[in-house]
Amino acid sequence: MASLTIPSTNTCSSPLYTTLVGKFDYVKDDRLSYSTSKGKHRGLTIVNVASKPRPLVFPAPEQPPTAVQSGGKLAAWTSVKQERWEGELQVEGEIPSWLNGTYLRNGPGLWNLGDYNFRHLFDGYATLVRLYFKNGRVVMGHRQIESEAYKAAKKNNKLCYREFSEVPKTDNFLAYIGDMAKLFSGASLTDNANTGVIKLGDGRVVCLTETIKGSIVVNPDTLDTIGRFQYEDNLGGLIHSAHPIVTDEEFITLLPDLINPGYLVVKMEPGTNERKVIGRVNCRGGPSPGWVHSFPVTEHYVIVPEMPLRYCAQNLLRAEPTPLYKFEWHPESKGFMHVMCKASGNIVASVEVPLYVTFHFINAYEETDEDGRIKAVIADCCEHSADTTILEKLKLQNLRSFNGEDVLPDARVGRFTIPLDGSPNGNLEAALNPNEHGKGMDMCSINPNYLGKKYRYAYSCGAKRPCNFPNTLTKIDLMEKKAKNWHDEGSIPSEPFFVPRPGATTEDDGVVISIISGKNGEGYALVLDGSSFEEIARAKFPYGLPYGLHGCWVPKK
Ligand SMILES: CC(=O)/C=C/C=C(C)/C=C/C1=C(C)CCCC1(C)C
Ligand SMILES: CC(/C=C/C=O)=C\C=C\C=O
Ligand SMILES: [Fe+2]
Repeated sequence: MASLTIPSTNTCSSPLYTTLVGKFDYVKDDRLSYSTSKGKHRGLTIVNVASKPRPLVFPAPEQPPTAVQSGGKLAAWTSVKQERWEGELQVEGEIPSWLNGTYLRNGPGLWNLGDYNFRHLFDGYATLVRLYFKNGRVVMGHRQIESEAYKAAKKNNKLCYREFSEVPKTDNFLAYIGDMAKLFSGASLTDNANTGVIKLGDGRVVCLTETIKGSIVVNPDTLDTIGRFQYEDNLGGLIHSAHPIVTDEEFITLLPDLINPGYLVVKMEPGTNERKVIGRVNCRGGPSPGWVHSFPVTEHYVIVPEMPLRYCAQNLLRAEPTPLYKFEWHPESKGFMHVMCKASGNIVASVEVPLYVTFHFINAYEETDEDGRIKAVIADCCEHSADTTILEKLKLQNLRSFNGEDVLPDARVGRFTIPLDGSPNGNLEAALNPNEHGKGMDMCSINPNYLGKKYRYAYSCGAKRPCNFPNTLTKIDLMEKKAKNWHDEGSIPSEPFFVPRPGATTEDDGVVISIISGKNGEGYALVLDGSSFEEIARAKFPYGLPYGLHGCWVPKK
């Protein structure tokens, strides 16, 4: 058996910088096993193994583009300036000494191939950002994820795989037929893992998107792409929810079934690559399942949303994007919420609910009566007032052309009440007056210790109008029905990510991390106190970074 040690690739002399130096062993069928201090991980396909040490910083760290060189204007919707960078940041304010670990944020940060510009926010090639906190100091790094889609685009200088809205051009009819076959086999789908990043219970860090093949293992210390996460089971399928539920003990996700409309609810034990079926939900309406970008869980149940915005086979086949991309709005098919018991896979409730549109569920919990019997499930989401136009508003052209006009559709914290007494209908209403957060609402986080439990606080992006995109950070108090907002004129903050203080006794004892694109092209990491929601520190980047989507926290080992 040959073996190859990953070189310690950095040339950065930052005292805070650490690398995880792993050892790959070749095994049969081109798979690798990867050993780190955490143990041996199997089932990775080789994507990129450096044969000799490469500089981590490209170009040299002394000359990163400055905010002024970045154009002096908002960097959020512009492609990342270079493939990678790393360096220690100057901190203004004080980062709590307990905040030791790595915040990772993923997102679609590269939206052009030469002169060809992608059209939708979700099309960009994945840019992973790392903020390494240690004893009050911060090292930032960013790097492109080396998916097959990204590498092929770079090599051929053209789009080679189907992205969220972009489809590679075919030269002739024969090629078109070949492309259709590749669509059905999944070969032409992207593996551009540009949506989120998760830390599995066994320590592996995986970047994700909605295609199953776009699950890519990365090294959280070097941001190296380690390889594709291979699910070792026979479940097949091509797509899954972008947001699995991940804790140290569980990984649960939904696999939409486009052939027999429904969803498989599956789980995977830490340390394995095998998903096992918990149960199946059959759709109650429509020709196809509703889009499931995310879903919530409670302590005992998995909640399966069936949104009237449904996957659309015809739109999947189109070369040019439609206003709803690969989806279709089916109000006549109604909206539903299904509740499945985690232990048995039985469906304990399936209710019709008012029409809704959401990307992100916030949390869910069980409501009990005075005898402790569960009478309902409450599920909260960032709800776009059943208005699908939000998808088009996220076109880059719209995001780049803000002229002072208020064009962001209204959104709210949509609270579903799902009775467990056999009633046919569930309820959906705003959990607080949406004016509290400027009627903008998306990109949420909670204290992870309250996942699936009754909770009080959510952190999210809201709106200060006029705007074309959520431009505030908002702390929502679901008990008092109040919000506290952070805003910096002209800047765009990304998902506020809550990190609890170890040993915390209150729900909001911790910090909130967000990456801000400032109006003059600058960028910085912002740390807010979770309780007061006041700024406690910021660390300026050498240049503004593109907008990013979702993050995760990897505590210090
Ligand atoms: C970035 C984000 O939030 C969502 C990304 C979604 C993607 C890349 C979806 C891709 C898809 C295809 C390429 C074909 C099949 C349908 C679908 C899952 C929408
Ligand atoms: C950024 C976003 C919606 C903002 C609208 O208010 C949605 C992102 C979805 C994917 O993660
Ligand atoms: Fe998302």
